Amino acid sequence: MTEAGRDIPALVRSQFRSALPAKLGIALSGGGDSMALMHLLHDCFGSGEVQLFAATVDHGLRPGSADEAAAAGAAAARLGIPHEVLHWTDRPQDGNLQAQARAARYELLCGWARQHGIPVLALGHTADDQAETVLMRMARASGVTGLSGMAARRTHKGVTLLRPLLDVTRSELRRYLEARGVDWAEDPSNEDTRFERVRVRKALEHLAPLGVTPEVLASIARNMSKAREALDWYVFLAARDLAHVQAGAVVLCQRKFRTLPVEISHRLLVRAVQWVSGAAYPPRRVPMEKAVLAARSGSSATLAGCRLVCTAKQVWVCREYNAVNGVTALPGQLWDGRWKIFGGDAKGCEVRALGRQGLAQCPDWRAAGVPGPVLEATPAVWRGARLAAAPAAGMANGWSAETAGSEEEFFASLLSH
Ligand SMILES: Nc1ncnc2c1ncn2[C@@H]1O[C@H](COP(=O)(O)OP(=O)(O)OP(=O)(O)O)[C@@H](O)[C@H]1O
Repeated sequence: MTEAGRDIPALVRSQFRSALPAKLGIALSGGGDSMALMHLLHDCFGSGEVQLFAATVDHGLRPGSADEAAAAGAAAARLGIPHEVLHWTDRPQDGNLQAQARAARYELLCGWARQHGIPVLALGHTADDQAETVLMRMARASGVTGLSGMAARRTHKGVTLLRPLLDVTRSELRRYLEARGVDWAEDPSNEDTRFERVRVRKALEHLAPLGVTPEVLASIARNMSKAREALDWYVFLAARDLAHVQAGAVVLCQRKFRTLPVEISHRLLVRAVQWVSGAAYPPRRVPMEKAVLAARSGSSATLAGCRLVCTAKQVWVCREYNAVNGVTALPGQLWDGRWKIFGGDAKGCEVRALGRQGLAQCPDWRAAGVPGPVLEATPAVWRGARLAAAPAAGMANGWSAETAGSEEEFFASLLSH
């Protein structure tokens, strides 16, 4: 990229909306990007307008990682920024270590931010990272959402993750650090071609002469991000028109659903499935496409821990009984991550899915107007093997069942991804 001489601190400052957070966290790996991020934020807010805090995750995967984390801490101390090292202690024995380390890093950093009342956490992803992400997603034939790259701002478990450097290139940041005489550590894995991202970075050098530059790829991400915002808006309008939430399920009017543009119906169904299952990531594209076809044609399907139950006029997106069979909680606790069942005599009781056998013991279940398979995956109160209550299926016996998220929250979630 060629934006030599830009005022980088001003560019970073412009990423913050007028309401500045009182406290701002910095995810400081010790590498050049996040080191530059820390200095830039110090330039912008060091006068005390915003209190800065930094944290480094020591994954303990490399000899010397503790020293690197300590060096990052020393760099923060030189700017007067409080710093903490977070340790990854529950390392698994197998699986994709990189992916697990990444997930653990976000958990640790967000946990640290919440613990210190820090609402916003800044990450050092650059325009080059964005370009690499777009290229990797092109290789996976991603749609509009994937090609819109990393979001400049998103919420993760109550913390806003902010990427103020997404429009700034790595070389601009290196120049900025060099001009200030600041040192940084090079991560040796940046040269390790076993990693897809490193191979993509090298491939980009060959694509640049063809005009497929990081700048172009980052601008594709920006364009796609606008398209995605527009699509989300129409999904929201469609949902308002044809969906409601009942018995913990998202209920769609089948006649209206099948006349939606395929992309809108696809997106709406993805969000409904995520809402019902609580999954952080959307289901895979191919099973999802099959499910959309099923819902549009009025046939039933299962996917990603959910079931699509089609009635004469509606498509119910509900939990799949097999996904919650075996999930238990005490009354008053969260069941399946979203249901709360309370109100009755809790002594000796346990919350489990109603199931087919439980449903057979609820004489009035049809009065609720909810299909049987939907009710089977709702919570019920059991005293041993005996059914004590099934509020969603018309057998309340003094108990109530509520989902943590309301219908309004479902609609709001359609705009907040
Ligand atoms: N060990 C760490 N401790 C604290 N922050 C880190 C650490 N590693 C990475 N980060 C933060 O994440 C940013 C991006 O780094 P990197 O690309 O290595 O992480 P990533 O999370 O794997 O990225 P992606 O989200 O693209 O997979 C860094 O600039 C830094 O802000």
